[in-house]
Amino acid sequence: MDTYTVLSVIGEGSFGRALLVQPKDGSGQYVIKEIRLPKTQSGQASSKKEAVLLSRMKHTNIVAFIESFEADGHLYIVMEYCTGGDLLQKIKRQKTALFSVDVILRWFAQMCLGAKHIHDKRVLHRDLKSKNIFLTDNGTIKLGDFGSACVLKSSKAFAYSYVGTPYYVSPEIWDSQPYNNKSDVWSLGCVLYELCTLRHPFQARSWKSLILKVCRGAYPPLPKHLPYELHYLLKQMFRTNPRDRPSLNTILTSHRIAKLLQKHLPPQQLQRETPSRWKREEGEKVAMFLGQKGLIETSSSLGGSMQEVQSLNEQECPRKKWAEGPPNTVMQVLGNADLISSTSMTSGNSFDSNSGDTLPGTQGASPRRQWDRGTPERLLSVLDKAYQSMASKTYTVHQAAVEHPLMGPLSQTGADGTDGLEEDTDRLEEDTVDESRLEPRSDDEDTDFEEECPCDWVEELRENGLGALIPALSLHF
Ligand SMILES: Nc1ncnc2c1ncn2[C@@H]1O[C@H](COP(=O)(O)OP(=O)(O)OP(=O)(O)O)[C@@H](O)[C@H]1O
Repeated sequence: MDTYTVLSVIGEGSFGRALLVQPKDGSGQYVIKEIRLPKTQSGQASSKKEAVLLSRMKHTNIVAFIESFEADGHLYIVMEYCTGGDLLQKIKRQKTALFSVDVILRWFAQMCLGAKHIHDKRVLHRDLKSKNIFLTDNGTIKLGDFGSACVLKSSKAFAYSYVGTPYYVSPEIWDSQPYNNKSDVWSLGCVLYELCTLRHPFQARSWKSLILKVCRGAYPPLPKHLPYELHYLLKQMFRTNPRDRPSLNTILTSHRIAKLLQKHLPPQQLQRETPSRWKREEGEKVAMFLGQKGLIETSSSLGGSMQEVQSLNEQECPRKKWAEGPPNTVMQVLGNADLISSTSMTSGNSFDSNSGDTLPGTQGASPRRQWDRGTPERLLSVLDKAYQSMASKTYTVHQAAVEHPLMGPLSQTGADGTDGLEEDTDRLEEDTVDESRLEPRSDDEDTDFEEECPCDWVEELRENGLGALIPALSLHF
């Protein structure tokens, strides 16, 4: 830190602080993320992951990594300073004045390029949201905050251990299905919707209602003046089955929106990028930092083709198949509104998932029911406990949490009917532009990838207790 002068503290996250700095021997300004290093080795590796992954990303639309170092029990990540601030600030500053179509397309095209670069590197960002997308002075979009990102062993790996920002979390995550590249696509869809409407696509006053809306993919329609291609794209990005969502590559190259997006890209960014693969040195570097030798064994040291790697992984861990239609677990379980409202959500009483009993204090509890599968009930129970913690800590949820735990920075105020799924779907029906034209087409050439590592993140949160849950949630809100 001796080589930098701290100019100001620009923000504080759950990890530590973000500082605006200037090198003592030079000019320019940078942001330093100061992260308290946990005591355990695994905790340290996990903190360092952000620096390692950011350092691997070299793209115009990703915040540039400068260097990282450790001092006094902290990890310091020095990165490019995005003078234009984040997109959430921009959106909020608009108040009610919508962005022009040109601006929306220009920013969104760059987001897709940045995110595609991440996916090409076999990395999932896992926390794409307007607060983590920055702008430079000259209007260039930069994706940042790799604190939740994860690196994949192969193109067919699964990611289970994810807790994202509720507004941006895809149906499969609520359904405890693996995180995959299409989950990032969903989150980018949420950002695109925010650019188009200055609102979150899915907002609600209760977890139950939010999750239901997400799992049904039910969002209020876009303003009619927006081009048909944007309506169509969003509809596809919000397909509840991730396989039906287009990949970023498809969006940029062969989707109906592709031409419009390309028109809005700077000429030098129009060149088609060749997908990058793991290089052995890169794999070794990441593995060294993370202490995970296996990472390079399946990725580069085999020296085999991607097909070989894939088939290897399929033998070790058969690839999960998505069911047709919307995520069934959450739909089944949340369909039972009484149970949820009388246990975890509305009454403030909690439900003991081990015994299946409603805990003392329950008023007018409905008869005990069995869950088909445990996870959503456990999730709701965990989230229920998280309410109070969020009220004092979490950025988006916190401030309004006392009255409306799920009011975010872009939530409408007053009686907005955010809890009424029916209202939204009605609006959707009456207002949507030519529904039949928005039906998905087949994207045979499209790609999916997920991460293996079958750990149960709800269980992880539960086992770690509320102490671990609070930072985990705070980190991402
Ligand atoms: N490279 C950057 N350029 C400009 N501003 C940045 C940059 N990185 C972060 N910021 C700003 O610094 C503040 C802290 O950001 P950071 O992502 O580190 O934490 P956070 O998102 O607020 O918290 P958390 O990571 O816990 O969700 C935010 O206001 C963010 O907009």
